[in-house]
Amino acid sequence: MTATFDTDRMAAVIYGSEKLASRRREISAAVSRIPELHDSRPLPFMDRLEKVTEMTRKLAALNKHLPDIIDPNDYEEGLHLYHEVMGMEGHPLALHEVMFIPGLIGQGSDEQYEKWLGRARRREIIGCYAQTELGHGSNLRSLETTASYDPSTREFIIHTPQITALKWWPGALGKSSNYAIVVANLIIRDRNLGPHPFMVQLRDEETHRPLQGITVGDIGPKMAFNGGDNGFLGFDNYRIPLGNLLNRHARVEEDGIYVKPPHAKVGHSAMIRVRSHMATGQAWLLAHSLIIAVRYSAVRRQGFLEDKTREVKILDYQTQQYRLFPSIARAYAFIFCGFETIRLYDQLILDVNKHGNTSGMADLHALTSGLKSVVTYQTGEGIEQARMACGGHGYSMASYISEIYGVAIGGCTYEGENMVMLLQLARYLVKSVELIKNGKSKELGPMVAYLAEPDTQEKTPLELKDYVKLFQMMSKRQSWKATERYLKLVEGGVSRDVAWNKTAVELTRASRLHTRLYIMETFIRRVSSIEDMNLRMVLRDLVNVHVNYELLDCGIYLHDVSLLDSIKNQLYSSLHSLRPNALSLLDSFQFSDIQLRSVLGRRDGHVYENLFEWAKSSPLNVSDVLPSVDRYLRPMMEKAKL
Ligand SMILES: CCCCCCCCCCCCCCCCCCCCCCCC(=O)SCCNC(=O)CCNC(=O)[C@H](O)C(C)(C)COP(=O)(O)OP(=O)(O)OC[C@H]1O[C@@H](n2cnc3c(N)ncnc32)[C@H](O)[C@@H]1OP(=O)(O)O
Ligand SMILES: Cc1cc2nc3c(=O)[nH]c(=O)nc-3n(C[C@H](O)[C@H](O)[C@H](O)COP(=O)(O)OP(=O)(O)OC[C@H]3O[C@@H](n4cnc5c(N)ncnc54)[C@H](O)[C@@H]3O)c2cc1C
Repeated sequence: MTATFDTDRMAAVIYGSEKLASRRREISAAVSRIPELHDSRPLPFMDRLEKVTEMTRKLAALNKHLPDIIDPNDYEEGLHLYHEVMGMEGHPLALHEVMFIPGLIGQGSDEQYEKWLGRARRREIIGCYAQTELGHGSNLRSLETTASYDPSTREFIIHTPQITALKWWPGALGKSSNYAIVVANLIIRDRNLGPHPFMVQLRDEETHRPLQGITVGDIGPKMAFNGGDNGFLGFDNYRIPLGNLLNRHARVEEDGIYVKPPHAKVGHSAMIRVRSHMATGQAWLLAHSLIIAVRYSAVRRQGFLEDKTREVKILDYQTQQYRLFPSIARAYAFIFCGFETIRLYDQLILDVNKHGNTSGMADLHALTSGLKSVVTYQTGEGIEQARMACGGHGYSMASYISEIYGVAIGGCTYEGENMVMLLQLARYLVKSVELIKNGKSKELGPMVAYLAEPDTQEKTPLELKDYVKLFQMMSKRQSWKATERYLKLVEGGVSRDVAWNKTAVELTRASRLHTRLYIMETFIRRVSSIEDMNLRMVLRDLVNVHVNYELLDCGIYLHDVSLLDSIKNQLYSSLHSLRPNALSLLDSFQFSDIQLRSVLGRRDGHVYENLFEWAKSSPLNVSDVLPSVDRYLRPMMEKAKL
């Protein structure tokens, strides 16, 4: 089946501009011509140490070739180049670029930029972001690492009071980084002023050995990211100069006077940044798994439909389409939301750093908390469906889908455990409902204004705005229901914290609905703004899949469930309409074979030949008889014969 649109043009929509889309193609082509930048053999055949070594080798090679391939100041180009060469299994610079440099930019003063930013950008030093501890990750107020100010030497003493206070999990901490932004409780004259970010040198710049007072190492293998070295870190009364408190927002004077920041949570900017970027990052992972599954489904033939002389492509089964197409729609929807949250973050950081204006923080915190949770969860669901859609071959590492899954679902945990973050958004929703109850609807932000709308009759949706209305109604009802349940408990004398906990499941439901509504609205808005009518029509088909699927999936929140039958029919017909364009919608992401690392999902479609070649290259096939057979299996069989 041929697609009705041009994938290069769609790539420009996905990546935000024709220039970037075409630069991505050029960068992929450049990488394909430099063997030093390719995996030296398939990553699934490597053990952990080989993977870490391979990633480090490629990173050094990349550093060498980078200025010939991209503009070193262009982050988007850099990101693509990294993804192409380094893949997704982790590497020594992963956190350096993602949190260390942005953390320094967000929290450091101009003098601190002078001291460290240039060095970090030139990679004279490598850094990470060390916040989570063995005993606490979610509840930052219970972090135990201390940074006590000693005015006599104008130093902070960083200390790990007990085992639970060891930093645990930071990416690239274990073996690669020689610096870290360490989040520790600032203590001045025995007063705990809460977590603050400090620049800390961990290793000698010449020998790379840990400095005295520092204990650092790797935390061992993980579900994924095994090319990376997530680490542990402890401090034994380790001294750093006063100037190492990142002090753009909060300051300590030499005599120990504390100058507090303009907003208590302004120190969380590195986290907000990653959360703002997660929707696009996860969309990209989802699209990876989907292109593998859809390409394979367009090659694999199994069973018969009308034509009894030739087996059918499995992509023609309605169940296969139902399994895959709603996730294609979500991948696009996440990309478009992601653009919006990145833009909002960039604006916020400008407002905070240039004008000291923190008024946008609460809104962005609520929005990104919900979005990272919903997007990572649905991405995990979508990738797992993609795996199953490939039958047995999906279970093989040759598909690479299990690796993509492991990487993606890390996002359900890092940057705030999903339930915890849904509950952060719920605080915002409850406050909004309380405003309405107190007659202050005018104070509501635009994203929650619908919470004040009156209920109307549920009608079969015909136009997109009808879907949005229905979704708003469901979301509003759930936010009100959860708030009223919570308030009733409080009014009945239950403490606020306990009442909150007794309402928590309902609250997370409200947050999910609110976020799904936001995703739907952003998707519709973006597609409606596309000028190329041809592309807009295709994306309109995708939106149809999305709105019908989302509504059905949330059908339990409707009062009149009889609507669901007509929505089901519209969904089935929209799946059918999407079939001719499904593969090209994914080809439009323009992932190269190098980047995909999937034998099953290669562009050439020679699935069976490629699988056979891959299996033959397994280290187990180097000899016909393994030493373990000689040693254990043959003696066991021989013994049984006696
Ligand atoms: C040369 C060219 C090169 C180009 C570069 C190329 C780039 C190459 C890049 C390479 C790419 C490599 C890709 C690799 C991909 C790897 C990805 C992996 C990344 C993994 C990163 C993971 C890092 C981490 O996980 S870091 C640790 C994260 N930790 C958390 O998220 C902890 C979660 N907990 C919290 O955030 C908080 O504790 C929270 C929010 C739960 C509660 O906060 P807190 O306890 O402080 O607040 P409360 O006192 O409960 O609440 C008071 C009040 O404040 C509100 N609030 C809380 N936080 C915020 C906030 N941030 N902003 C605004 N308001 C906030 C809260 O809601 C309360 O409000 P109320 O009004 O009172 O309700
Ligand atoms: C791949 C990966 C990379 C990471 N990289 C970094 C890094 O670079 N730097 C860094 O500092 N950290 C990093 N982390 C750590 C990560 O940020 C934390 O693991 C994460 O914030 C979750 O915290 P936790 O482990 O304390 O989970 P916990 O909070 O212990 O969660 C366990 C369970 O308790 C529940 N729970 C906890 N609190 C509440 C509550 N208040 N209400 C309801 N339920 C609750 C959670 O929902 C969850 O079900 C990384 C983690 C991973 C997996």
